[in-house]
Amino acid sequence: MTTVSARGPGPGTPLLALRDVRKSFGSGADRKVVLDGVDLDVAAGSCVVVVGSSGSGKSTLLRVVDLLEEVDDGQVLLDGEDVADPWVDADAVRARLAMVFQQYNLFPHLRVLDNVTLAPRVVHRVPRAEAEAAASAMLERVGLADKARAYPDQLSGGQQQRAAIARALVNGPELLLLDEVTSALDPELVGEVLDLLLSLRHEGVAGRPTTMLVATHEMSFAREVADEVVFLHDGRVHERGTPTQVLDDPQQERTREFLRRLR
Ligand SMILES: Nc1ncnc2c1ncn2[C@@H]1O[C@H](COP(=O)(O)OP(=O)(O)OP(=O)(O)O)[C@@H](O)[C@H]1O
Repeated sequence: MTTVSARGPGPGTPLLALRDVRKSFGSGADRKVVLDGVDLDVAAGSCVVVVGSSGSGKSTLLRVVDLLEEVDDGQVLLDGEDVADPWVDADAVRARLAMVFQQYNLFPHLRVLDNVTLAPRVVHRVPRAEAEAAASAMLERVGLADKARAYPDQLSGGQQQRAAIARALVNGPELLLLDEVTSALDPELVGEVLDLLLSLRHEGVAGRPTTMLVATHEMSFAREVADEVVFLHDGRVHERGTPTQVLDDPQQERTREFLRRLR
């Protein structure tokens, strides 16, 4: 089994790099190519936002990074080491990443604090008192200190998603993967989650900037949060650049079409 070291990236090495990543689903006439040679870099401390129309492969791309989907071909390099290698220790890789989904996926029978301490205690064998101290600090960070003893169904959707973000961050991941985390929320609850993500991006956690790879349909959020926007189309990176270059360039016809559809 290949082990993946937890050292920081070497100078000039992106924390995450995708190289010619290919992924399709189905076979024969039903085969659907979803990622058709995707290249992408995420530098440590930066935020890359992936946009694209529904079905363009944004979730698949994030799931490939989190090793929830196997690639057909190409490399997923974490600190320069290929974690798409089938022999890699997937748990060691996932310990360095955290993913937040559209659905919050909190355990309904566990209090919020216990949802946040579950992975540290069960997977990482952190003693209960230590795990609870870390979870309490993270709940404070996401503005849910007063909900630690509540059950998920006693929280609004926005609060549940903030609890899911606390759970994702409690182990101090090097890279946070965010997959359409506001899509399931009522419109009036979207703002509180995006505000939290902006604050995590700009202020970090415990003084450390949060490196993020984000899939979203929220264009104003993408403008504010992203160092780089990547526009996925037909399984390929169609455009990449600063938010202004990609989202506001009137010459980019396909981006304009896409933005029109979102409005
Ligand atoms: N496990 C799977 N089996 C078969 N097809 C799949 C699977 N996962 C995704 N797909 C297909 O791959 C394509 C890309 O899906 P994906 O969820 O990555 O797109 P997306 O850009 O995230 O879409 P959305 O914005 O609607 O969430 C879609 O056509 C989808 O139906």
